[in-house]
Amino acid sequence: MITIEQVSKTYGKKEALSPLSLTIPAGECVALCGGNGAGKSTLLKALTTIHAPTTGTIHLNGYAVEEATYKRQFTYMPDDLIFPSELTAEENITMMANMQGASVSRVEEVLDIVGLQEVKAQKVKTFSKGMHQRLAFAQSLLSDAPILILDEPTNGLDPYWVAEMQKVIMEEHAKGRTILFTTHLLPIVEKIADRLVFLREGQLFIDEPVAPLLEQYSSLDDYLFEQYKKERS
Ligand SMILES: Nc1ncnc2c1ncn2[C@@H]1O[C@H](COP(=O)(O)OP(=O)(O)OP(=O)(O)O)[C@@H](O)[C@H]1O
Repeated sequence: MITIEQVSKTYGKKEALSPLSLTIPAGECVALCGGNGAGKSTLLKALTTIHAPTTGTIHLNGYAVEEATYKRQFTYMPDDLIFPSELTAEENITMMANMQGASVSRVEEVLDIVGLQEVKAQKVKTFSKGMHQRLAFAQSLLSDAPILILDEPTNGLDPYWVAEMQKVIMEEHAKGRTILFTTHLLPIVEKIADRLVFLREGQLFIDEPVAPLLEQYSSLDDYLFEQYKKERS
């Protein structure tokens, strides 16, 4: 369970996130959407302790940020992960497995899941953007922490790997993990998310379960378009 209470973030004079409260029950898969600069990554950075929020509190499965157990509750795929480029894919993932206390056997499993087994001996500097992205996803699968936080996991992937990554996220969801991911692609939200949370200029604009919306609208695009229209009228 993720409990966010009145969390805000100000960078200098810029309020990237206005006070926001959100509760995500255990086992829910939530898509965090919004335009460029809406505050999605800022919220994920607060959740993952990369940036301290300016105000508010966050609990993961009841643990506060200050507690050592907080960090064991989640695994995270940032949107800007930089791997040591002179190391191979396998060396990178092994190093991260050691840091996270994951088993060595898991290294080969996650490389398999993201389709990098055959190129695991290649240095990361030879990787394409999509391969790099799959490696970042692989490291987030090393630990079986109950909460999976993914920042734009399908960014830069070709259609085959977008579909594969959706399958993996759905499998993790089926195992009962709580998932919070950001995306700009609403068809992905339609396919895999239980709930759509949409930020606009640092504020909560929409927070709705996906299935009832899809009974009412032919797509989430149509739904969002209508919300914007309503606001303007
Ligand atoms: N380290 C920082 N210092 C100053 N401003 C920042 C910093 N990080 C983000 N911002 C600003 O905060 C706002 C929210 O940024 P954030 O990265 O959270 O948006 P986002 O919704 O993830 O956008 P995108 O879809 O483009 O990734 C933006 O106006 C951005 O310029």
